[in-house]
Amino acid sequence: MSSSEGFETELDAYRERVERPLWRLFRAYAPGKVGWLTVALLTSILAYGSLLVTPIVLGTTIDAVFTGESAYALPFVPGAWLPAEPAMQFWFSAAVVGGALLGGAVFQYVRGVAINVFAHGVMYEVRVDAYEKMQRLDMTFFDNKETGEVMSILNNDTSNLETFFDNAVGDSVRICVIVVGITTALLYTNWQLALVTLGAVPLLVAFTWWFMRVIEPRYTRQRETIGDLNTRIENGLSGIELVKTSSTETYEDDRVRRVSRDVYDANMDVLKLSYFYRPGMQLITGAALLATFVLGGLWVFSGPPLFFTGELTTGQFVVFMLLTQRLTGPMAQLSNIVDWYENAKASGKRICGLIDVPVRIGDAANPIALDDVDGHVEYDDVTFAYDGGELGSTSEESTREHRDSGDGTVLEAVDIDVSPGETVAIVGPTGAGKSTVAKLLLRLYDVSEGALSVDGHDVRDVRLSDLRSSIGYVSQDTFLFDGTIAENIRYGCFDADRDAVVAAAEAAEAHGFIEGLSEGYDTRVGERGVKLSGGQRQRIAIARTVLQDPEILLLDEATSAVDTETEYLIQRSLDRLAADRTTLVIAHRLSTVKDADRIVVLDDGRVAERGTHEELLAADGLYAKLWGVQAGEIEDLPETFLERTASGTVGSEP
Ligand SMILES: Nc1ncnc2c1ncn2[C@@H]1O[C@H](COP(=O)(O)OP(=O)(O)OP(=O)(O)O)[C@@H](O)[C@H]1O
Repeated sequence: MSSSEGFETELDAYRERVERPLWRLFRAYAPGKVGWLTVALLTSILAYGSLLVTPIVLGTTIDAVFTGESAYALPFVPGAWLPAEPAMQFWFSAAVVGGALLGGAVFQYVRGVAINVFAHGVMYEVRVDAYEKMQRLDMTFFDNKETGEVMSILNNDTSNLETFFDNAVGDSVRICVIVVGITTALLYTNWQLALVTLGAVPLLVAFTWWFMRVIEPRYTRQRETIGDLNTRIENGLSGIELVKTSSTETYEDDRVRRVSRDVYDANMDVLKLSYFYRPGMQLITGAALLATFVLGGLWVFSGPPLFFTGELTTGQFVVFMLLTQRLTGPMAQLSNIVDWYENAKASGKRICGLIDVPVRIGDAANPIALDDVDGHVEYDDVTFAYDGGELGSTSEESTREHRDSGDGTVLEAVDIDVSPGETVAIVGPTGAGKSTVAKLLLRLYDVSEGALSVDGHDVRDVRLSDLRSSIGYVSQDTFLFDGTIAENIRYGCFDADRDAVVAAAEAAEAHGFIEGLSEGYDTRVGERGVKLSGGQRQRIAIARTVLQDPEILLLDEATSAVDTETEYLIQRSLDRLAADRTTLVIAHRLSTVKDADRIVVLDDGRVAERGTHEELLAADGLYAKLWGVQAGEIEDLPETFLERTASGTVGSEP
């Protein structure tokens, strides 16, 4: 999909629709871990509450023990428990402070464990779910090359979420406890001076609110540029061979430099504002501290200043200064919380956006199980366009539009009926739609119009896993995972034992070369199987299919990557494999399919001819011409035909 409703990709479109992402993720993933969160919150309250004990006890002790300005009294401690002797009062205070410090440390430890179990647990589930979701998205999503973007969501964005739940939740509790505790203590100690100190709080909140509003779009942009960078790097790595053979390193350097520059600019945009915010917060809190110091100092020194009334003792003044300092530190950290929050919100949007992309190809409500497959495959008047599932329009609507405009339709009214056990070849010029025919049978895409059935069941009604496991697919692009040869043959049939793997390799004419490798079946094939030749990879893929033992065989240019001798070997193994199964063979080289039961010739998305090799030669149509060119009997195809192939779309009549 090139564009949908003005958004660059489908992922962008769904991301923009996400509302309150963090709340949504919290509701989806936190309930199972609410116990840990509760422990974390309670121990946070206790841990940070214990920090207030020292200044309050210190102020009381100064007034009662050192200056004698007031009686010895501690909040929440019954008077009967308190000693009467100043020396004992001093030691009692020391014990309370020591107990508070020790208790604080224990609560901090429990808090750390609980909040981390919660945050990492949420991150783990979000990541796994997002990955599971991503795997089930249909091929249209991946055709748009969103891999780097998805990588960035699964790695960076889930980490941001973890940081938020870990640090921000803990720090928010700390700030709440400290602000509420200190506010109460200050108002209790001297409400008039408390109003001066606390005057900073609404200013800090207002400043922070403004900051949140202006920084949010910058964070979104920052995350987007990181996704773009990942995509670019991922593309460069996958295409490294092409880059080297085309000597385009400098060109690729420039492309990465450009997106890196975007990341740099987006980071700077965020940082410039953050750097402005932090000193701003410190200035406001500093002003409150200074005002408290000047007014409180004057008050102790020469009685109540300005319109203040009453008494302020030295101990109370010390309590004020200590508490005000403890208030200003955490308040200045509101910025971190805002940072984490904004970051997590942008990441949450991206995660939810991925989760919201609809899985268009999946099981119907009550899917039909394919237990005993006969292998009757029927394409009934099948029409297909790749962008038939555009966002915001039903596939039927958009296909009709495409058909009307003659634009994008790759197959039109294709009828192919393959009886159980029959081998049908699909041939035709490049871009005619042969591979598309194969992909529709596997339901990598759904037909736009018409129907495709296996054993009389529409493939859309059949359980997807049953459908796909009944089809053995060997494609022109053989993919191997980084692992051993045995693991790659066993992929999908994980319970197969070594004998079965060897038997499959023998049937695929691969055993000989595997035995010749240094570690035989335990040889690692490298990423994507780069350590093997094209023909070897192809034979591993065939061995995998032999092991799968499917009822239907789908061979898409299975011998494309090999020389004549290997082709002969592969052909021999494929013939054995195809002998008693329904087989659809897609081939360029007509010599490989001339013995097929029937040959269907596709031209420009339509069935041009069908019949046996001999019948088609006798008809002297497109097949006969293609055969003539490949057999070296005629020089070239007719010009009209070449023009049509070059245009690559249905609808341009010859
Ligand atoms: N994922 C895709 N998204 C959009 N268009 C596609 C996609 N894959 C193929 N097409 C288009 O569909 C048409 C048919 O492609 P297809 O691969 O089925 O042809 P083919 O006959 O198998 O060609 P070849 O013999 O070259 O492999 C082409 O015009 C191609 O550009």
